[in-house]
Amino acid sequence: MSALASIRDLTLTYRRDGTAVAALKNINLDIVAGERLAIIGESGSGKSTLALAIAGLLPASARVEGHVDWFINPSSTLGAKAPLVERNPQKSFAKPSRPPLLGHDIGFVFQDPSASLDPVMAIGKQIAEVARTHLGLSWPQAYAKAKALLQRVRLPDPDSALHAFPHQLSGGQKQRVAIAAAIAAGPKLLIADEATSALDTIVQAEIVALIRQLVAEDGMTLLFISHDIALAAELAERIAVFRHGQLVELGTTARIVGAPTQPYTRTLLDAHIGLDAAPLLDQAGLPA
Ligand SMILES: Nc1ncnc2c1ncn2[C@@H]1O[C@H](COP(=O)(O)OP(=O)(O)OP(=O)(O)O)[C@@H](O)[C@H]1O
Ligand code: NI
Repeated sequence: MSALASIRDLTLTYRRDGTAVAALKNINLDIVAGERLAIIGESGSGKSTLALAIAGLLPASARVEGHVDWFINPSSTLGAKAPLVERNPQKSFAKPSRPPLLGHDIGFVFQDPSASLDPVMAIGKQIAEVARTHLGLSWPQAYAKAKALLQRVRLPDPDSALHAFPHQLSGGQKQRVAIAAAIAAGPKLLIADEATSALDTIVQAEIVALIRQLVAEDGMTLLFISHDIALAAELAERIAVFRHGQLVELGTTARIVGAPTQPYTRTLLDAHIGLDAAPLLDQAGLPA
């Protein structure tokens, strides 16, 4: 197995009104190339902070200790299936590479698609611009790419959708466009931070299926952030449980769902089972 990124001793504190908020405490976590990894935990547990730290999007008020090492050499294991182990490897054998470029190496999808879409620019141009900037395409090539991406995210009538503005689309359609823009440059890592949380359950399931398909087709690594353990179990091969800025438990989805070692993980599972009796393991995305 090879790591795409190794997070080492990451501690992060926000300064706000003269007080310090500890958002992440001594996090050690490897993101395995090609895996689907979910980060779960309740509100305020530090999930988004971790995502922003990985993507290099932290606000200036954040004080960071520790580091993230990247292994994004061109010959890396894109598309290869790495075996998953329970333990976090503390040794990396490869030399760290250059830091990643947002948009180029990392695609980021936010909960609110309006956060990444420009309200006064046609969506085709927004997607084409990503392809132009990062892939060096001409405008006609970039528009052709944008149209193909709108087809891939299954937006109806991609030809006219190219000229649509975000306000003309439903929430689910906007999120499809945001995903198209996020993957336009062929990033190795796709980060989805509560990307389906604002959508109703049917649309949510459709977007989860879409993310799963795109990640498989492009051989991307997925970091799926959610407060919903059932949704995470549906999509992810491994789950990392966060609480109060700490990584409390990490393992394969089957192990986390079937035999959690931490009482907090048990609580999250019980809370879900209380709402929906369907056994989580059947949804764990594992071969039957
Ligand atoms: N820009 C910021 N300035 C100050 N404190 C912040 C900032 N962003 C987050 N925090 C604080 O850091 C902690 C972790 O927040 P974070 O947003 O990472 O949690 P989360 O798990 O993503 O929560 P949610 O599920 O609500 O999105 C919280 O206590 C939060 O209030
Ligand atoms: Ni968050």
